Amino acid sequence: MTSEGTKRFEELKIGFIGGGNMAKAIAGGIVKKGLLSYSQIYVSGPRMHSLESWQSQGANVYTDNGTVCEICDVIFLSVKPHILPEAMANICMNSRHKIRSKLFVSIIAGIKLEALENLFRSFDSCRIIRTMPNTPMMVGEGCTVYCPGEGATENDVKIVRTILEALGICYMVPESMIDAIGALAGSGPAFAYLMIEAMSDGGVKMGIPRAMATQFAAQTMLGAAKMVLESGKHTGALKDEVCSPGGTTITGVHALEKGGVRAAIMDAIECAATKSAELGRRHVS
Ligand SMILES: NC(=O)C1=CN([C@@H]2O[C@H](COP(=O)(O)OP(=O)(O)OC[C@H]3O[C@@H](n4cnc5c(N)ncnc54)[C@H](OP(=O)(O)O)[C@@H]3O)[C@@H](O)[C@H]2O)C=CC1
Ligand SMILES: O=C(O)[C@@H]1CCC=N1
Repeated sequence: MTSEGTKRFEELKIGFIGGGNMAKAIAGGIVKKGLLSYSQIYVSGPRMHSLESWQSQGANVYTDNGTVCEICDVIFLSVKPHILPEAMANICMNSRHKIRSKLFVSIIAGIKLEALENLFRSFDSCRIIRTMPNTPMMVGEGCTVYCPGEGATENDVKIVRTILEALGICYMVPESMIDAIGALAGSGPAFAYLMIEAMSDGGVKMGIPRAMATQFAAQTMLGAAKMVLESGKHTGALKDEVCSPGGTTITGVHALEKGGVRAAIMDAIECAATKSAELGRRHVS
């Protein structure tokens, strides 16, 4: 313990209510970076068989959400939005008196801090931080944001930043921006996979073996992303550097523009952000 009576980061027990894809990406990233070991990770879900992959890695698994809340210092809420009320009801009934003053970190799309605080107020625990992570955190290339609730302390923010920053880039943002960031960076990996898959398909169509086509498509995306991040140049200028006059690339760019690729991608982000806000309104408000 520190002089303020708070635990050091390496002593923390981290819980996940819901052990699905995003929880696995965060926990996997934490362990890979050496921040904590699986023995310090506690996961709950309704079906033991879904928790077996966690158990085989050394995490502690439970079918009761309340137990994870009782044991852990920091608890990630990592269920789907429509499941949260049911998952919380289970906690409230079983162990509400034991989980006062725990830090809850929501990764749930759409559900606002105010709604979370209302849910938690019933058992006097209002230390909540809302985050929006993404699955590349698993490989240390996450792109995440967070917004602390009114009851979150400076130390709570420090803990969450320690995790998020270790697994990629991380900014604090006003809550009004979270639905949009969720669409761009939370959902974004799926949009990028679709583009990589389509580039790979194009390569295969033109005779490249599948494995090589996918590797080259992914590496090309990675290389282009690094050029954007490291060169400081505008994306339009970088695109122009690839397009020789009368050449192959501008011919391909023309095909993409005819297919409305920019509008389609903008629409995807607009639709995903709108859906995020709608999920929050529909399930917990
Ligand atoms: N996937 C992503 O890229 C991102 C997801 N998010 C958010 O993360 C959250 C989880 O998403 P994701 O990991 O993809 O979803 P998953 O469906 O992969 O995981 C949800 C988990 O919740 C478990 N679960 C179901 N009911 C309960 C319950 N009553 N109590 C406890 N656990 C329960 C499920 O168990 P079982 O399988 O046994 O039903 C499952 O393991 C969502 O709110 C989403 O908005 C945010 C950013 C990115
Ligand atoms: O598809 C979803 O709802 C979640 C939120 C962001 C990414 N996946």
